[in-house]
Amino acid sequence: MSDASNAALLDVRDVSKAFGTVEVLRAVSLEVKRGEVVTIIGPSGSGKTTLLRCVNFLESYDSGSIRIDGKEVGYRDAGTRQHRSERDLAAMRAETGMVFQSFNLFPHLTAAGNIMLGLRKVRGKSEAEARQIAEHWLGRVGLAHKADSLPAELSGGQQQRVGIARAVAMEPKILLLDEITSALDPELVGEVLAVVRSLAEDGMTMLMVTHEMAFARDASSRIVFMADGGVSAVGPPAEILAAEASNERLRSFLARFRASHF
Ligand SMILES: Nc1ncnc2c1ncn2[C@@H]1O[C@H](COP(=O)(O)OP(=O)(O)OP(=O)(O)O)[C@@H](O)[C@H]1O
Repeated sequence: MSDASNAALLDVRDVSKAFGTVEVLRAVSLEVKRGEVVTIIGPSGSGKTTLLRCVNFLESYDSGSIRIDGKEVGYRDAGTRQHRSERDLAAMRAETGMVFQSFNLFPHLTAAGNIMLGLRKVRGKSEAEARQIAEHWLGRVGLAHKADSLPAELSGGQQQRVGIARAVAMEPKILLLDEITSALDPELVGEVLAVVRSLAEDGMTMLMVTHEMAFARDASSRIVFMADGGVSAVGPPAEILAAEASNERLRSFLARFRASHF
């Protein structure tokens, strides 16, 4: 484990994964350093969501390694090769905060209640402490006045901002964002991206899958282009755009967005 500021916080090495006979990830490698925002783009079915789910260990992977801050993600402890306990798995998952396309808020809990749940159950905070943290993060995403609203009383953009607040309130080492604006009406996308941008400016480390190409270009430290389960190109946004000339798959992928976004 290293605290060096340039060490990779997330280190994905040669990760492969198949569903039955279908190889979905083929020796994928990527790094996210502390404070970096890395964006994954790529055609539908290229394995982007599966990769994020492996990092958060919602999916197991068949081979390769995924390390967060030097610690292997997975069923077995890398040191002892023993299966991890459920408690250990929960603690490991709490290192990553994941926000989903479909919000996934508990409908019977208020905005504050949704945020407090993990703080109470996983982080062991008292009711009062959890409430204070929830209110802090709701304020940070511009929803201080909605703490006691149920998800059904919130717009999609507001629900997603609660989802982000819930994830960051757990103080994850890295935030994983999986197409978090894809289910929103276009007029609500901006408010959610503004929250992501301000977290990035505060130094939050993020790995994000998005189809918002202009946002990827403006907010990312690096872009990873995935195709057919592998990393086809990786680099700063300007380099990725330049790589188009020599990468046919990237060219055809970007061509579909160019008219409306680039
Ligand atoms: N649980 C599963 N069982 C079987 N196949 C799956 C499962 N989850 C994903 N797949 C398959 O894995 C491939 C990659 O899916 P994945 O969702 O990771 O792609 P993606 O790049 O995120 O696509 P999209 O942009 O459409 O969300 C697809 O062919 C998909 O059908």
